[in-house]
This record gives sequence, structure tokens and C-alpha cells, in this order.
Amino acid sequence: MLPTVPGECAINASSPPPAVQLTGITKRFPGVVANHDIDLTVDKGTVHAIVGENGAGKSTLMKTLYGMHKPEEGTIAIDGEQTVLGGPADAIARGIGMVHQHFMLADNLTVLENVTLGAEKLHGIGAAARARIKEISDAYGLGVRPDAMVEDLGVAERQRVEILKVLYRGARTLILDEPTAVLVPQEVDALFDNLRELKSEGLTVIFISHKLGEVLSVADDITVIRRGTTVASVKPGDVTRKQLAELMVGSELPTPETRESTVTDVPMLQVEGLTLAEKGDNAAVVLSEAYAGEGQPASASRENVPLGRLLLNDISFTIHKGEVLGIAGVEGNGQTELIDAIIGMRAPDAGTVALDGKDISSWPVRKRREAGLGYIPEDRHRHGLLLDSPLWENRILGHVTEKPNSKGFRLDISGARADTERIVEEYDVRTPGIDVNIGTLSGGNQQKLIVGREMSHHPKLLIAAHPTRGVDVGAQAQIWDQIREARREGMAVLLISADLDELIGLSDTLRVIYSGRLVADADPATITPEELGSAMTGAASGHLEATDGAQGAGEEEGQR
Ligand SMILES: Nc1ncnc2c1ncn2[C@@H]1O[C@H](COP(=O)(O)OP(=O)(O)OP(=O)(O)O)[C@@H](O)[C@H]1O
Repeated sequence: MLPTVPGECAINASSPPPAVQLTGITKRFPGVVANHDIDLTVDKGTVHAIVGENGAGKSTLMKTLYGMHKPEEGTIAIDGEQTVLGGPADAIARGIGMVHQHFMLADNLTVLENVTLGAEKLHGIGAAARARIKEISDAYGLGVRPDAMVEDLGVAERQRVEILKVLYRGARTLILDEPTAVLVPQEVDALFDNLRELKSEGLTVIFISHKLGEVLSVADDITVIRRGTTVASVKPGDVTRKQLAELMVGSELPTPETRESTVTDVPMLQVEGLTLAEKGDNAAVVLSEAYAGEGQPASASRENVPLGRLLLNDISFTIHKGEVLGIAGVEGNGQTELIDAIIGMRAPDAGTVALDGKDISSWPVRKRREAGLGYIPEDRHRHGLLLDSPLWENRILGHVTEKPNSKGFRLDISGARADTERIVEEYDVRTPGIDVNIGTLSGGNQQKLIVGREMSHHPKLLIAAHPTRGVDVGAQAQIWDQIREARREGMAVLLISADLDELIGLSDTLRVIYSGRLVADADPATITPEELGSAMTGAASGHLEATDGAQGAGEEEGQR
């Protein structure tokens, strides 16, 4: 039984009680007051956006509502009843569901198995469960297929499974943490249709987002949190995007600089014929078949590769000094493999990589890094950070042998610490200090440290994968400025991003990757996010030129 104190909420008898009412919530962590006296009222049947800078306290507040944190002060009322949540199970029992930013589905299970896992008591795992899944899917237009394997699903469909999973458990209020961060514009529109559908059925959605344009288009109400406290509750019709951004940061934002070309004709990165086949028991067969005939990777196509598939198919491009080359693509179309091959984490089956005129194809990762390769990884938790280590140790990560982290053959701890302080200051990393574990920082602040670290080494080539994912608008503008500044000084950048505004805004040259191939070139000065989004899903677009030899590639099925 959940402890409740009925009647303690001020409720107007004629209108339904709010779906959620948080009053005076305070939550402290060592050295940080993450939430300070926060009030939040979310009306039933509405879409409510929570916005705020990195580290403002948004996730902490949502985790409190989901029972993951116990607030030191304040009260929680759900559907008009005050309650104390002992954990997520209590929240679920009260009709609160949360879809986390990092999906939590088991790849090797079907949708039905994923949805019923841990909820077998509701409708079993057979026909009744399948019927219920279908019923929910149809009711909200989710288009979820119960028998599909999760590993075969694209990002957007996985997200719909996560939403369905939460609804299956009886959620009437859904919390979505940055739901659009990984979606292309068309998928965002589809998600918003789903949210409107939920709303029309009387459900409530609370979502955290840094994408203010989207917030303004879909939310009924917006709550702005700054430095741990609520600073404004606004209606989308009453504010512009700029005003909303300024409410978040508490000051005026700089106007973005106009496009200016710094591209030289000096090649910095030259990638030639990179080809990589999916590895597995049949890899040898795959490769021998793929290269049969002319012996050129370019001759390989999915038609003559019966087993496995080419994750990278004859990729060639050059990035010049002072150039940002953006690669657009739906996640899972070869971007990760391309980065891995350039940085040296995965050996390609064919092709070469040259940096500043030197063939580095056979070099290990460390040598490539020392030669001037900077890397902002797509999965910061797996590749970019040691979450249980302090900030200053994370400053050293990947750059052990370089200044200011080393002196001769020895680690220079005071040099690394001093430089960490500098990065914290320069990149506005919100932290109680450089000795706290980086895992305790908010996601955006972790990202700022990575960007600061990589930029400090003045890379010749920066591989930037989603460099501002999870970063607020103010910090995003700052990171873009830093990248532009370094580019002006000759840095080359390989930019991979799911944020199409970022790709279009930062890139000098844009190419589209699909099914492991570069299939189209786009002009960032004229292309729209919608056109780019279509090209990424394999559809042709008038503003795109097919990359030589890539015609027809768009007809293949996307890999995702
Ligand atoms: N488990 C924790 N231990 C210590 N400090 C924490 C913990 N979780 C959050 N914090 C701190 O609380 C503050 C608020 O973090 P929170 O993750 O809620 O911010 P956020 O608004 O969601 O940021 P972002 O937009 O970057 O995700 C930050 O200063 C963060 O470092």
C-alpha cells in the first residue's frame, strides 16, 4: 500500500486535480543543491516541457517524480493525492512511467518479450499479452510489431516500444527524457503525433528537451528551470525561441555568426576505399564473394554478398585544412564503423586513411591521437569517460603522453589538474570541483569536459560525433564557436550529428551516408533539415546530388 495523505492538496472541486503537483522540492547531493524549492504543476491531458541549462536540475526532478530520488524537502501529489514514493515501483503503481534517454531494451528479445519482461503478472506472456500490446499500439498509433526482434528495429521504433512498455504497465503520465535527440525530423513529427494522440486520450506527457523549436511546437505548457529552481512557467504562444533561451540562461544569447568559408585546398584527412564487412563466422565467405571479379571493393554490392553485409562500402573522401565535413545519416548506417576505422579502433578490410599526408592506416590508436587526431565520441559513457573517476583524471584520458598531462616520461598531475580547472572555467562545466567523480555531473556538463579536453590539444583533425548532444543552447553556441575558431586556424573536422541544424550550420561540405555508402552530397547553404532528413532515410531529393556511383543505393533497405 502506498502512503497517501488524501485531501492535502488544494484542488478546485470543479476541475480535475493536476496529474502531477510537486511543491517545494529540494534535493541535495554532496556539494550541490540539484533542486531547490521547486514547484511544478502539470495538468492532466497536456504535454508539458521542462527546459533548462545543463545541470539545471531537470533530470533530478524527473527522477524524483519517478521515485528514483527521495527529496529532502517538498511534497509530491499525483492525481490529487499526496504520496511518498519509495522507488520506481511505487511511481509505476501510481501511473507514472519514464522513458529514459538511453533505451533499456534487450536486443536479442522480441518486442513482446521485452514488453512483458517483469510484467508477466499483468497479461502473461502469450496471446493475452499480444492482444493487449496490439490494443495499445492501435489506440495511440504506435505501429509496434509484437514479434519483431528489437535488434532489427530502428531508433524511432525502439522508442515507440519503450513508450508502449510504459503504457502496458498502466502509465497515465509519461516522462520522456530528451526523446528527440536521436530522431530525424520526420521521426520527430511522427513522435509528436503519438504524443498528441496520448494527450487526446487524456494521458499526460512531461518531456525534457534542449530543442526549443520542438518544445514550442508541441508543448501546452513550459516550465523553465535555472540553477536548481523554477524561474518561469510559460505558454508556447507567449514566448519566442530566443526569449525562451534567454529565460533558461538568464542573459541574452549572442547572435550566431554568419557563414564564412575557411576551407583551404590542403588535404588533412584522405580516406580511400574504406570497406568493412560485418564480422562473424562467415566473414571470410562474405569477403571473398564481395571482392570476387574485379577485385575492387567498389564492385561489392549487397546483391552479391549473401552472408553478412558491408558496413562500409568503398567510402572515399577528403577533408581539407579549415573544412568541416558533415556526414548525415540515420544512426546505424555506418557512421560508427567509419569513425572506428579512422581512429584505429577497427581494422577495415580494404582502404587507406592518411592524416596530413601520412598514411596512418596501420597505426595504433595512440599513435594516431599523438599525430593530431582529436575525438569527441558518440557514446561518452563507453569511450569518452571513466565515470567513477574524478574530473582531472578524465582530463588525462586518451592524452596520457601529451602535455600538460606529462613531463618527459612522467605523469604531470599538477599540470593536468591546473588544466582541468582551466577547462571547467572556460567551458562553464558546472561542478562542485575537479575532484568529484565525473559520473555525478549532469550529461551536458560531462560533454563540455570532453569537448574542452579534445580542443585543448589543438587537433589537426577533430572527429566530432554528436558534439553537442545533451548540451543546452548556450553551451551549444559556445562549442560551435570553439569549433569554428579552431577551423579558422586550420583544424579539419569530421562532423557526425543527429542534430540536422548543427550539421547544416557547421558544415562546409555535407554528405549523406546510407547503408554503409556515401550516397549523396548536399549544399549546406541551401538544403533544409527536412530535405536532408528525407535523404537520410534513402529518399531522393531535388536539392541533393547523388555521389558518383551511388545511384540506386537509396533503394536498398536501411541498416539501422
Ligand atoms: N547522483 C548524483 N550525485 C551527485 N550529484 C548529482 C547526481 N545527480 C545529479 N547531480 C548534480 O545535480 C545537478 C543537476 O543535475 P541534473 O542531471 O538534474 O541536471 P540536468 O538539468 O538534467 O542537466 P542536463 O541537461 O545536462 O542533463 C548537477 O550539478 C549534477 O552534477
